[in-house]
Amino acid sequence: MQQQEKLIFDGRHTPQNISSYSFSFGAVFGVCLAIGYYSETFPQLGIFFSALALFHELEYMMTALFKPDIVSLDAFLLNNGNQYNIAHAAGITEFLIELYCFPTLKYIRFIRYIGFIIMVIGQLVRSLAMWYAKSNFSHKIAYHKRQDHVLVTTGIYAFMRHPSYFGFYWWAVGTQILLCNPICLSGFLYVLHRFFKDRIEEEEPLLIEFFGKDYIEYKKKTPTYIPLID
Ligand SMILES: C[S@@+](CC[C@H](N)C(=O)[O-])C[C@H]1O[C@@H](n2cnc3c(N)ncnc32)[C@H](O)[C@@H]1O
Repeated sequence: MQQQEKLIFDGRHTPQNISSYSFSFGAVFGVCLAIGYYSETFPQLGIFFSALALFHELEYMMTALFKPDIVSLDAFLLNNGNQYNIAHAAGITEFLIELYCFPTLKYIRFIRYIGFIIMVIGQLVRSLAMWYAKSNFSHKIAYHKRQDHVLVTTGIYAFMRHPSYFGFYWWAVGTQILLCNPICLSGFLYVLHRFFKDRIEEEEPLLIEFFGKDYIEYKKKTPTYIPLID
């Protein structure tokens, strides 16, 4: 009985649960996309919400695919902390205020397209990273080497270090360009840079501890392509 309760509270997921959670997120994605498609004047908000739903959906799906034994609701990455929620709330607020005060700012088609393309590239790279890293990927930094943890240097990891951070960074920057939000774009650039710089500085010494010379050699050959992080 205790064991069963533990499993429930751990949030371990059955295939049925996985498909129903994914279906619900898929439905949110579809509805947002439809709103974006049919709202001719300002489709950005619909596209933004579908991108948000798709992003979190894929985080969960990839974890369910490669780590079915530990997948839980946390894998949706919805519990990213206050900074993340405040950042997106600020983005939506800025969009709505400027839509009311300076609607022409939101009409700049060229900027919207650039934002959309950056966002799609970010999402693609993030998902490719999770795909190639498979069970070596974890949402939280690993402080101890698991026996089955191997250094991934193939696929998207052959071209860049930390592709999942690259993807997250550019996806988030892309959302603010898509929404034509100059204030939040500056804020996102600053906060994302600090966040990923600190994260990489914490992660890399551990990777050197786990994989020694192999990681040092790998690091020499692969840039991050995140601005101001070599
Ligand atoms: C959130 S994942 C991020 C992975 C990587 N930093 C990226 O952006 O694609 C964090 C975990 O991935 C592991 N990791 C990072 N790079 C790795 C690599 N090239 N091969 C294997 N594991 C890696 C770290 O040990 C850490 O626990």
